[in-house]
Amino acid sequence: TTSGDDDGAYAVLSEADVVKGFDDVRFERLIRDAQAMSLSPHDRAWLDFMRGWRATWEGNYETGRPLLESVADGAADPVLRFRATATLINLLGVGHRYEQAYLRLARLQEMMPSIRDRRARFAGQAEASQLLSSAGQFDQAESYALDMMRDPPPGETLCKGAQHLLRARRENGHLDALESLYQTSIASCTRPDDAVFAQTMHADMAAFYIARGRPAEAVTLLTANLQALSALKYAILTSEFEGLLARAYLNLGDLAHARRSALAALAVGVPGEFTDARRAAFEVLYKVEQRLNHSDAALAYHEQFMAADKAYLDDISARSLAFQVVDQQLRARKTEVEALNRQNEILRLTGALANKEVETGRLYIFVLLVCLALIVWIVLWLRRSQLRFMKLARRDGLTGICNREHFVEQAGRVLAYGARSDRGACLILFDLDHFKAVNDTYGHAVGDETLKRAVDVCGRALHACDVFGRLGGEEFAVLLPDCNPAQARARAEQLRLSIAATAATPSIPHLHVTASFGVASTLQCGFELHRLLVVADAALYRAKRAGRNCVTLGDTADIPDSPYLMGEIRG
Ligand SMILES: Nc1nc2c(ncn2[C@@H]2O[C@H](COP(=O)(O)OP(=O)(O)OP(=O)(O)O)[C@@H](O)[C@H]2O)c(=O)[nH]1
Repeated sequence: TTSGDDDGAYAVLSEADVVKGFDDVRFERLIRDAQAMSLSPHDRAWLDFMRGWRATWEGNYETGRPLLESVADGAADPVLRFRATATLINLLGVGHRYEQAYLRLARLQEMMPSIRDRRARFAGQAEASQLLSSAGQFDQAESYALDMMRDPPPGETLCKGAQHLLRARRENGHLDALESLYQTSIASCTRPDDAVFAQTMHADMAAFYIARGRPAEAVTLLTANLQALSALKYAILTSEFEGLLARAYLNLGDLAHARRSALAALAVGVPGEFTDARRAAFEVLYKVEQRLNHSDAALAYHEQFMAADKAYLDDISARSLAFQVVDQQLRARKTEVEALNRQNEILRLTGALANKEVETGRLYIFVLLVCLALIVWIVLWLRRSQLRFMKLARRDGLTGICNREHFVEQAGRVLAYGARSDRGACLILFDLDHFKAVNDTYGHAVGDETLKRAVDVCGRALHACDVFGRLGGEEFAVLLPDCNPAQARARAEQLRLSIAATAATPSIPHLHVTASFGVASTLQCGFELHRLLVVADAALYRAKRAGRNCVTLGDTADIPDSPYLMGEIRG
């Protein structure tokens, strides 16, 4: 399809849409032209809608229905779907398919608020009003008619809305007076396709006159318009006119005209249609024959009147019943949908709740893990602190070597091992010489430096397995495992020389301190630390006495005489 074809098809279809309803010949030709063109899906639906509309106008139910249904249910354009639905409602009403008509009406009402095309909405309101009138739903029918009158699209007048309003009011028995509104409205029916609406209003006005005992006015109105109506070739309305004329003439006592109009009503009416006109025609005919005393003919028409009357009334109750049925169905469906929605909402909430629970569960686990991690961290921190304190508790604060208690513990362990493995050990005890003089001469800080430096120097000369401790003040002890007295003496000599050779503190290079040493061996004293200390202490005492800065070996005979450390060790 070229765009030229598209433009051509659009022009043809638009024109057909405009002339439909008043220029039959042109409409037919345009439709034929369009059918010969290759059309886009939208234009194909548009053409089908107009063919369906044409079939509806002709009362051709079988042709119109599939065309309109395919557009109403399948067209992509919502306005076309809406227009096809409106026309389909009309056609279903013509075909007495009331239930389906009301189902379509419900769809139409759903679509109505979203339809912006004012012409389409106007046509939809008209169909809704008409169908609701036929179902006995006069209030709703009136309300749609008033909508049409309130907001007619450009080019439209009060004409069509007023016609629907008038019909709803007449059928509802609410027509108390012929307001000037209707005259104004009929006068406004100037569009080519308005003629049929003006004529319908004439029929309603005539019916009003007859009901009010003013048959002459009815005859005048109807006869004045009958010719114009016949030109419209609208069979149902022509039949209605003739039926009303027949009634009016009968009421006027003009039996000949009454009969002629009644027969005309039957002749133009659609055979088999359950119209009021048909019923009126048979009624008039039997009454005319009755008045003329043609009892056989009267009886025959009476029977036909009864049948037509029953068919007409049955049709009215069928319409009303169908409306109730559909109304109930729609209510039930709505309730069902609401129930499903509620169920879905419950499911959604249940799901959301489950998710929340999972989230809460995860949060609990997270919090527990954090608590666990915190506990582990606290335990480790406590353990490390404990170890640090234990270490501090074992060390001498100034020099960093074993304090007295730890030395006693460590030395005791080494001696116990030596006793088990029968390996001798020795204990060296030493004490800085004239240390008080250092303190007194250079101050306590230099004294401390001197102590640290002496420990440092000794530490470098000791082995990893030796136990080195500060027993207090300026007194130190070294336990040498796996060692005999000669070796111990040599090691003590080494320590003594190292201390004497090193400056006490870098800040006073000429200050040298010496130390005196006492040595005890397990060979003399056994493996008891207490005895070793006493013997080494006595030897140290002798070293001091011997002039200091020397090493003296211990002797068990020394034990009672030693004043050093005795009290403390015993204690
Ligand atoms: N700076 C310092 N001095 C200390 C420390 N512990 C003990 N002293 C001092 O060490 C001195 C020990 O003096 P004394 O016991 O009289 O013996 P000495 O002067 O070394 O003389 P002899 O041992 O006989 O050679 C005292 O003046 C104590 O105050 C310490 O940690 N730092």
